Amino acid sequence: MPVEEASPQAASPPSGPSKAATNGHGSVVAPVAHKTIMEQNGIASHPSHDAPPSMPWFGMDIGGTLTKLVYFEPTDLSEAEEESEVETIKNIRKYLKSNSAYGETGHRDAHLQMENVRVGNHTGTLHFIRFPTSEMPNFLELSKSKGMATLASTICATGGGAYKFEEDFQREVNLTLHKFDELDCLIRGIEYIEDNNMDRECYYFLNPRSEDLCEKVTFDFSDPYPFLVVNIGSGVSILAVDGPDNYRRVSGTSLGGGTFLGLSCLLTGCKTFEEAIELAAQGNNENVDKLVRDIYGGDYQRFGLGGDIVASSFGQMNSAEKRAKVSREDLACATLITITNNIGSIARMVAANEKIEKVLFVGNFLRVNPISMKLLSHAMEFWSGGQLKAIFLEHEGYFGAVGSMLELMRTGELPSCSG
Ligand SMILES: Nc1ncnc2c1ncn2[C@@H]1O[C@H](COP(=O)(O)OP(=O)(O)OP(=O)(O)O)[C@@H](O)[C@H]1O
Ligand SMILES: CC(C)(CO)[C@@H](O)C(=O)NCCC(=O)O
Repeated sequence: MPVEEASPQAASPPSGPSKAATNGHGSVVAPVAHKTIMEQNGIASHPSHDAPPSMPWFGMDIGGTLTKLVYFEPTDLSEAEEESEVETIKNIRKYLKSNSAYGETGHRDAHLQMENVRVGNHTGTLHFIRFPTSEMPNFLELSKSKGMATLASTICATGGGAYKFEEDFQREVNLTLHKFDELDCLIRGIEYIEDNNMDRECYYFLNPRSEDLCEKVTFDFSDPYPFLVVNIGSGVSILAVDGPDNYRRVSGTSLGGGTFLGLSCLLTGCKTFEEAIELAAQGNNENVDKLVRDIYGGDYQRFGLGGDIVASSFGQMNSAEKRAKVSREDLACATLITITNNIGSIARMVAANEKIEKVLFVGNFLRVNPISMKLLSHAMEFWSGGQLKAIFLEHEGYFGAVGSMLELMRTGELPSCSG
């Protein structure tokens, strides 16, 4: 987000004491018995009955690649309430609503906007905004220049960046972040959005391998537990959710969306995620990968490995001749398939281990990325003999930001946590 463009920010020091937070990042294989951040701080995990904090209400998820910002616009303010609002808040609202792009790198995902939702004691609209985390210095400078620090409000933040940028927020905009654990927020956000966007949020793919027959179908998630969440951000976290406020981080992998983007930039010279996905859509991984049929001349029948299954990702690239012929599109395609298949394979093993059949895939890696969604759908179903279902959510990468905004409501006067 460039400096000249305004962006929303809430500001005011916290009124509650800061308490220590654990980070909730388990090791790849060891299950982590997880308590919610509220429980860790000895705070009951039920909504506070105190008056909600003053507006504006934001939730921010500062990830390794993207920062996600959720803004709640109340639509039920009385005349008196509207009149009493300070000018800065009115300006923020107007600015956010009248733009869908904020400079060159900030975007509002208008198609995801949710109307008539209930947050705290208000009804209103949720707006979804994202920008690259690398733009954080500009974002902070902007907030400073707009005088956001003068607002008597609070900002809840999650994601690694809530810790990493904490001092910058304090120094640049005199703003104390109220930090919440990213996986707590993720789960809370999923549950809230699913409840509030019923019949529209969850879906799966029928016939994911067929161009003609493939269909996006609504998934009924009214009886959710237990389910697995595979959060594909820069890296990947896998959580087993057994019930409300009851989950464990059971696995993870560093081969995630950041890997796809990083390798694609290296191999193809592309500059953006969108470009990498476009290239991948035009490429053919068979020019890069070694398939079972490249090794067997056909199927490996004894163990049910069809000839068109990838035997070795990038397995053809040891040949100088093949390298000379390969296109950027092929390389992007093979990178996407390699990363996706690896995540699918880990998810499948975890699901089998945990005896869970519903697998929710979320995270911005899935943005504008039907190739991966369909591949995951097929892989989960095929390799589990129809036992596992890959489920996707419309709000993909925004759940952490929503969850952090909801923590604001739960905590009332914000007893928060610090790292
Ligand atoms: N416009 C974009 N710019 C950069 N990456 C994008 C974009 N759109 C989708 N992506 C993909 O989404 C990934 C980031 O996803 P997400 O925002 O869920 O994670 P994060 O919060 O940044 O990471 P982490 O949770 O690991 O800290 C990127 O690595 C990339 O694969
Ligand atoms: C470190 C986080 C949790 C940050 O969101 C994420 O990028 C992740 O889960 N990475 C994978 C780490 C692992 O190997 O388990």
